[in-house]
Amino acid sequence: MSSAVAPTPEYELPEGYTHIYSGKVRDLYKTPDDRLLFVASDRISAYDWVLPTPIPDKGRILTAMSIWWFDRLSDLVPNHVITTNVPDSVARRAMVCHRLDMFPVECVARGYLTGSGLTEYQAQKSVCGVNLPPGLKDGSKLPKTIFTPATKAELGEHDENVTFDEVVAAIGQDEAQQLRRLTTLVYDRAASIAAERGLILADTKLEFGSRPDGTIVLADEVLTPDSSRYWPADEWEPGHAQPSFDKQYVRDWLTSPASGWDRHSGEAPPALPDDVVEKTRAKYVEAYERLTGKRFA
Ligand SMILES: Nc1ncnc(-c2cnn(Cc3cccc(F)c3)c2)c1Cl
Repeated sequence: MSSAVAPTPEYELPEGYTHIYSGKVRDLYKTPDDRLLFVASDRISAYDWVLPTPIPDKGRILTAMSIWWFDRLSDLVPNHVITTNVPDSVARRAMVCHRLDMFPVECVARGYLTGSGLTEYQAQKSVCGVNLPPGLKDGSKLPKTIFTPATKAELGEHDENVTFDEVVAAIGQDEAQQLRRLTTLVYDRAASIAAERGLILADTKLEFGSRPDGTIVLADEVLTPDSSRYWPADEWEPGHAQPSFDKQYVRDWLTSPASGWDRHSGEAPPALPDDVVEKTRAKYVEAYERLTGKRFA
């Protein structure tokens, strides 16, 4: 059941920018000189719905986070960013990027077991064909980082976990191995940096594309709270769902009597109260400042 409909973007762009695609919280345009404009909106999604209330500065904070991570990873893998010099209407929340030939694979690395990985493990003691030891619980740290690829789902549908062999069948052995190597390399470095800042990076979803000369390039957004699960390390306790670093206030309010909403009803969620919006914005600012050591202006 598709509960998320791509909203119409809340901003104007100059002549020559053509809208290509909108996800729940991101929009993609072709630029006048045939590059891509990757825009991060202030939209927030929860429980597979795009909420009616934006989080001020979310797009700017997550764009700044992606740029910071791209720079910290540039010795491991090149990225698609050309410039952050973008139209005023999307200032600081958009990137001009090289148009790549995207691999049809959601490249997920997991250092901890939760979400769809936990569900699959509970059913078959493996995730994406990777066997795991017995006794793991929600939030358990994995013995080592695992590559758990998925196929890109249509808007509103969930990605489908696939095995490494299915990735090989889709794109060939060499590039499948490259994607697995790069995905786990990026995750391990990021998880180590996050841990130094008191944050657990439980998992992350990366997207790669290739240049005409075959070079594999890290694309999309990278290591943001929208593409990754960040948990506060000092609250980590396997055995139950961990608190989301950025979305817990939203989830708690939406599932509290105060919202008057039943997430299983099929009805759209209500607007968020100002205090939930402000506390959520503060969490995004906190994540950025703790990770980068820089103030968010
Ligand atoms: N550098 C690239 N070259 C070619 N294609 C892409 C590409 C296509 N789709 N996506 C996912 C997405 C990014 C933003 C907004 C959305 F709505 C969807 C990324 C990229 Cl990033």
